[in-house]
Amino acid sequence: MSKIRVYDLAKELNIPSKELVDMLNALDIPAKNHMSALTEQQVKYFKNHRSEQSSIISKSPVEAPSVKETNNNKTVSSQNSTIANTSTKNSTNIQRSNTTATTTKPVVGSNNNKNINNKADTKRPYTNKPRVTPVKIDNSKKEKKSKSDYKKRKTDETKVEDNILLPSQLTVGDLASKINVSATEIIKHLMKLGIMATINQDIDFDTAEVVASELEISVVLEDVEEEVSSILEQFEEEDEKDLIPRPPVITVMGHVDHGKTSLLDAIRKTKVTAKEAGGITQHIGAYTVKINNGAITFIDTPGHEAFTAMRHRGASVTDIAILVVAADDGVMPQTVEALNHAKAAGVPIIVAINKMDVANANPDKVKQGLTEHSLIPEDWGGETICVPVSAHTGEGLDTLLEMIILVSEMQELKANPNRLAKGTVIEAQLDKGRGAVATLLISTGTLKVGDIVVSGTTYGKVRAMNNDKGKKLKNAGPSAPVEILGLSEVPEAGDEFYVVKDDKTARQISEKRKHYVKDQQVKKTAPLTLDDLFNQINEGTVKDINIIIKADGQGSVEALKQSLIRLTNDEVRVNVIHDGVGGITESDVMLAAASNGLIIGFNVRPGANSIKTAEKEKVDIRLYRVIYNAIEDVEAAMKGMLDPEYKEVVMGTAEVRQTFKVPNLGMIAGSYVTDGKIARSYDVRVIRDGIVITEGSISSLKRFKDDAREVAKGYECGIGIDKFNDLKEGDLIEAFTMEEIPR
Ligand SMILES: Nc1nc2c(ncn2[C@@H]2O[C@H](COP(=O)(O)OP(=O)(O)OP(=O)(O)O)[C@@H](O)[C@H]2O)c(=O)[nH]1
Repeated sequence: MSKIRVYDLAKELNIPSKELVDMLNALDIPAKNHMSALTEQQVKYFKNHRSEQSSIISKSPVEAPSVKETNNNKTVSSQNSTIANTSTKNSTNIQRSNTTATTTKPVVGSNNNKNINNKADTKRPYTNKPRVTPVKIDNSKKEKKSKSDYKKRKTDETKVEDNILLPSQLTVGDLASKINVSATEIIKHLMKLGIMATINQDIDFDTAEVVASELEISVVLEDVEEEVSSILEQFEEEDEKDLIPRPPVITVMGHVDHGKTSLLDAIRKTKVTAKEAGGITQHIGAYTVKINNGAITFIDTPGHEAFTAMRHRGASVTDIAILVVAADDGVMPQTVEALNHAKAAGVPIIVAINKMDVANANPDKVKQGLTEHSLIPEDWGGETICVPVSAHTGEGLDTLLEMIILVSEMQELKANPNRLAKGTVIEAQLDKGRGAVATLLISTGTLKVGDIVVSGTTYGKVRAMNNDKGKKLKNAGPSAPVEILGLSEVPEAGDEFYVVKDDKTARQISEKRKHYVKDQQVKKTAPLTLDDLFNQINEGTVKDINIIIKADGQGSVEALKQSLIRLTNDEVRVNVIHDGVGGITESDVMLAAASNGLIIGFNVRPGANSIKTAEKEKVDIRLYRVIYNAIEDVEAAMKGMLDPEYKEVVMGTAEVRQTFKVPNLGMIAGSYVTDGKIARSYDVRVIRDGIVITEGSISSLKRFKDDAREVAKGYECGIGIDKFNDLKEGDLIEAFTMEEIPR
């Protein structure tokens, strides 16, 4: 995990380092001076704390709302998943959503009902309940406060049977059934509080608590994550003197066929199999290579997709990314994609210029390409280490490994081996004979056979442990990849794992988590959407707008990029974290999801899989045909002026299988409807390789020789497009209508 220096953070936050050191210490985050290194968790904790404080101060200087309110607000914003389109827009904003309505359901009791919470704060007799932790402006007390609060909660845990557990958000109907009171009764009480709610409306825990207390029913917020984080908090409290250097964890990325797998294999072969006597190399998802002055752990799944998927799950296991670029091919689209994924994660990059053995190897061309993407090679006066290598001849591999060690030393990667282990699940599967088999990467502590491990909803005692060479181990320290047996179920790759003191604790955490999984899934993401941008900026939850631009040509990419970056103002910075020519890919969507970003497409379309992933991950994809409209929308969204009036609904897609010219009708596409239906009245667009070729109306729709009003999925038809005769086999015809969004 990379460290962040105090002075870097201070620069980012525009405050003096000295002041930052004081603020960190007040939060019990150890920092001596501007050179002190902070972990990502510490920075995240500090930033969260700071944004909580600023939102509290901006909301009300007198009454501080509870921490949960902020979370609830996040939940509200996460409900908005849209794919918007302004392709045919003139002066109005047009929004497209495949099937889902784009309206946001208000959550009663969150910040738009502040008076209710205030009321609650002043008159309720239950303010000593463990959950309600008012945030004090006094930073120095916050940490202690939350810990003692946790202890209090622990004692209350024993009395949980007396209290009814409620999630952070639930419908009026659910509350009624949980506390065994009629919904009408609850609605009446809500009305007394000034809240007009229906039975299906969501209310937050604070509101539910007020209602319950009026009914003299005691409720407690079920929040296992808080308890889990307090267990994990102990991992953050590391004393510098206990830390020793740990091996770096490396991910290999790069363009297809540039030699990622070959390079990993070459390193493994020369450094592992040859030297480990009788070592049978196992594929366990990661392996460690020993070299003279240290060791290096490689993640064995090449490619940025795996890297970003892990990051999206909150796992940042990679310390350094190796960007493989073939010396004969140079920087290619996926090279750029990979380097942007690494940059977005803040991971240092070392470039391996591979295939140096081929006759037309041209490392300078690679360096030129890198420079164009702001990676300036060291020998060209920049900071990017470039190592010429050949996975085939082994040339340069030792230098590459040395450079990895060098960069990792600069990162001061350290961990405490003398504690219970914590880390990340790299991969896991069910083995018929052995049960759940998981590959874990230990980030800190030492994992021992017999330890009780928890990961997500899974737990178990480590029955056996192997290293990547299949050797049985009794214990394994920081950065070691190990395969373990003994978990009750298969954990999820990317999930955190940690060792707890006993089986009972593990079982409790697992059971609670299982209970809350549904709730957690709802709460999981709060991605950036243009519709909600203004609120998020105001809440202080968004300081950076991360945008991915995909367009039909490099000129448009550049024009959009420059104009969007220029929108940066005092409050928010617009970052283009990735751009490229071509359709919107799943990888783009995953990068947006992992970076809390949104995607702007100009004259391009997302493929079917990208749309599905975007819907699942709630990534906002905005599609435009006029550059100005894209800029105008982002600008309007930043000011809270974005007000979509129409949404586009895709009705169906047909694939062009054959084309023929028909006298008087022009070009007709013999097509097959693959999705939805195509109706004569719909508008259509033609998509070729993810790029929109044209948009227009249907001039003729026929089933065999007869005119058809509409043609459903699974049928063939002939489609003619008004004033367009350039249809080609393989084109997609997407039919859509515009629907007005009721205000
Ligand atoms: N001459 C030469 N060929 C290489 C070298 N490294 C890889 N290759 C060849 O390049 C091709 C692609 O190598 P891979 O290792 O599969 O590339 P990759 O980047 O992992 O490819 P994907 O997994 O498809 O993304 C193979 O035919 C390799 O044999 C090298 O150093 N020199």
